[in-house]
Amino acid sequence: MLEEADIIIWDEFPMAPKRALEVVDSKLREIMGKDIPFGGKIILCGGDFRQCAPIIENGTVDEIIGISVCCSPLWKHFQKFKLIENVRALAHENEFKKMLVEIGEGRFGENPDEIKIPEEWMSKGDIIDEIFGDIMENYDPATVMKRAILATWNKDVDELNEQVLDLLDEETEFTYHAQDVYHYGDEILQAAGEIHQNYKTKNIKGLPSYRLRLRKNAIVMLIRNLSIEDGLCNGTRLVVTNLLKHNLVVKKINIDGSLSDEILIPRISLTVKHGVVDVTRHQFPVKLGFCMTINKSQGQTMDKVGVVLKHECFSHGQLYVALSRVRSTEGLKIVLPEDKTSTANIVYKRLLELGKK
Ligand SMILES: Nc1ncnc2c1ncn2[C@@H]1O[C@H](COP(=O)(O)OP(=O)(O)OP(=O)(O)O)[C@@H](O)[C@H]1O
Repeated sequence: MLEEADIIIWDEFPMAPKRALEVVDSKLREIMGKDIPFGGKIILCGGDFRQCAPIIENGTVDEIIGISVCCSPLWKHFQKFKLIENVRALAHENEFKKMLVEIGEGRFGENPDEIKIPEEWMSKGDIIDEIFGDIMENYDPATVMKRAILATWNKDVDELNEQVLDLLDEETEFTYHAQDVYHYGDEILQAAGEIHQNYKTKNIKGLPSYRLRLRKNAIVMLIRNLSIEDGLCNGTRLVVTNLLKHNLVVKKINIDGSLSDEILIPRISLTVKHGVVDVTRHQFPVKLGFCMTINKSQGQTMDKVGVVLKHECFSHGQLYVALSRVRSTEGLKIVLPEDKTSTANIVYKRLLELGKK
């Protein structure tokens, strides 16, 4: 397929580590049998260096900038084109558009590292009601899908998701417990984690919850690619239409807002390293998707967004991404810690400079 392709399109490019770009380069050289950049293929990359950068857990600013695609020796081969107009935000939102660019470039207001949030954007106290409250009576999945609550920490996202789930019909609730197996190398430590009781209650990074509580009409997000051809990819949001013992029945939302045919999601086994052991968990590869991290929301356009900044933005571009998901400031509500009226904005200016070169 790659050999026949005329062009390869890569979106959200600045989020990728340069290693990924270099692997693509060497693979294409090999496939095409030509020792020239990307084996001579055209690579069209899209993205905004003001948005989230690649992630290195506990990485320093230098380390994060160092793994950016713009620090790869391949970067010099790209011709840069600039998109200068924000077409997502509505025409009357000129002030908002200007503010977003200034926040993204770390030059908004007197103190660009600490953004004063306008009074009218602040949540009145119940963010879940403000974002989802009015649509719970006449529940329309397509409308719900165009809304989300964003937060910086996974823990906050999980708690908010559970609270939104509580608004759905309790009668339809079902809790799916995973089956876990713990290995040390090839040796199975024990079945179902009798000793590792604490693993069950904790969320393990990269795995679905041990205890997955769902209700009919819940919005879930896939956490693994299931079928790229069918558009069932990591990050796809789906609505749960039925909860069977061994399968979840879900539907996708089509572009016109209609629902797709029913799709059956099976449990699958996923393995990750957790401390010194490997955990293999058999569970549905989904998590609740009413709320998501800011990083996960990159690329989406929403009608209404709640941004919960009880834990402030801690990485480049997060505030810019969160605020720029909506078309209009009317659809934006922000939660700050009590007594605070401003929030942190982190911008790696050196990354922005390197991205321009
Ligand atoms: N040419 C256009 N005319 C009018 N509206 C457009 C046009 N292009 C995109 N849009 C609208 O803007 C929204 C954002 O588009 P898109 O997701 O392609 O932007 P993006 O540059 O990838 O943004 P981001 O990277 O911030 O997510 C879309 O939902 C679409 O409604």
